[in-house]
Amino acid sequence: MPDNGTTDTDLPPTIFVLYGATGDLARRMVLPAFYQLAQYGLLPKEWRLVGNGRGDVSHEDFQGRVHDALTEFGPKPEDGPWDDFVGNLRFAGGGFDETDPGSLLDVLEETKQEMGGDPQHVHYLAVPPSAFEKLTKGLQEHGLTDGSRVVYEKPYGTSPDSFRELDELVLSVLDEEQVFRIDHFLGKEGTQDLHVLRFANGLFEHVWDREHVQQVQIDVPETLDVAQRAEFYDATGATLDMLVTHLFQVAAEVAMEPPVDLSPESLQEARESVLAAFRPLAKEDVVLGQFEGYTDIEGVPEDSTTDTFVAARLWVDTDRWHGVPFLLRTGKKLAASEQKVSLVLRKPDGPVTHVPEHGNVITLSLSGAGALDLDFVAKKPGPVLELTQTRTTLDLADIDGGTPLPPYVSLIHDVVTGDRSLFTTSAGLAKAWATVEPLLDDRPEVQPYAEGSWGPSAANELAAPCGWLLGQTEEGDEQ
Ligand SMILES: NC(=O)C1=CN([C@@H]2O[C@H](COP(=O)(O)OP(=O)(O)OC[C@H]3O[C@@H](n4cnc5c(N)ncnc54)[C@H](OP(=O)(O)O)[C@@H]3O)[C@@H](O)[C@H]2O)C=CC1
Ligand SMILES: O=C1O[C@H](COP(=O)(O)O)[C@@H](O)[C@H](O)[C@H]1O
Repeated sequence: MPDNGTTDTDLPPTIFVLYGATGDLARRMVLPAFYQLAQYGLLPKEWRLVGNGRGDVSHEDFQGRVHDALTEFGPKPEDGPWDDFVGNLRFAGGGFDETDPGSLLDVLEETKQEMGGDPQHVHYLAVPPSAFEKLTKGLQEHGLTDGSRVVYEKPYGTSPDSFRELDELVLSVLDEEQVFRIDHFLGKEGTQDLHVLRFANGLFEHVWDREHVQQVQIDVPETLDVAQRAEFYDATGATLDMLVTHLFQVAAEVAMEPPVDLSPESLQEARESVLAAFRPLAKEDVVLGQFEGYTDIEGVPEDSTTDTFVAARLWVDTDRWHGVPFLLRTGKKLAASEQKVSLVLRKPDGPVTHVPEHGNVITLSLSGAGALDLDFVAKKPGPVLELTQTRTTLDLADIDGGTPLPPYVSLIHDVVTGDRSLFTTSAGLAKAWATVEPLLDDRPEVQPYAEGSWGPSAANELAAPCGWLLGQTEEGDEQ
């Protein structure tokens, strides 16, 4: 990692255009990620960031807003190269679409003159999915597509049909190599370690199949509310916001066949191929929920049936995983915030008869810098032969010499360097949408659940006989 405040001189001069620069994602994640890239010296030597929005904001106002965003969401301006950083920030207001480019073209021309040469352009669409189409058409109409890279936030489409329409439009305007569809769960350190831990260690690789694994759990409960983004959330819901996006991608990371090597192309190909083996979700394999009080939130219609919880039993029809349930669960206002990927191992046949149900589990936690937990059964030290269930934890942040990067830092750096391994492809997303399509066509009834609970009790039946690892007492009862 270069020293604080230096720059990566090998990267080409780049203009980043951040559409939606005044929004929630930009303030909380994307702008702080740019500052961290500057801190780590991972930005090109010559770069500018042009924020775009529908309002008129001066360059100076935008610079002030970025300062505020960093103060609130860190790293703090004073902890990094703020004086150099701020000089690279511009704003182009008046919106942007095919009929009216606002002031963007003028600001881009001025910026290009300032920088000299022919900088590469990265267009980052940090806007709601409903705005993807008009911005894409705008890029084409105003001649901004040649040689540029375009980053689309998730969800890429809001239904199988709108995915197909968007995909057709995008691929009529851009080559697939220019398109970077972000799923930030793929950029988490923990997720990236899934394939390294597995393929570099016999301890894991040799048990990574149906013969040894009883079930896989990908469990992402959140205590988070949605009141701050009610309009967006009510139009999206847990199935689109989290299941067809983050949880499916993580499931594909777990389920994939060994790639030829760990090159970006091979990893992407392996992950996306296995999505084709996801069996379309059957109604009886899904539980939808809505927390009590959701429809009282301002901006949510009182008859809304949006799901704030989804649990699904997914089947992966490959030789490796045939018959092993992948249990996926996520929801808002639940009892805890966790991001766990667990492989529950089958009990070994042999002389030890009372191995507990969850005695042998490999778990990767995706939160923060990530952590690996191994649950196993050992002899309780002492004079008698007494078995005990125990856990050892490795925090990935503690690995010597490591510098864990937040997902947006890692993924924006990959866009600049052109590394596509952690981005989704058009073909892969088509398979993800095909898996969820029957559920969207014929939804199970949305069941109420209490705030601070683990969701509707019907979700427990999906995980039987073993049960969910999270939210269980020692005796195996739900808390
Ligand atoms: N917020 C989060 O935690 C996460 C969000 N995402 C994704 O990021 C994207 C943006 O989310 P978020 O920032 O929360 O959303 P916001 O609702 O905050 O929208 C972002 C900005 O987009 C602009 N915008 C809104 N509607 C339109 C429109 N119809 N046409 C053009 N511009 C518009 C607005 O800027 P202005 O008024 O200045 O034009 C707004 O500030 C979404 O696709 C979301 O799924 C992904 C991961 C996490
Ligand atoms: O994309 C999203 O992710 C967040 C959870 O991600 P994290 O990295 O912040 O833990 C989720 O809360 C949000 O609803 C969703 O849009």
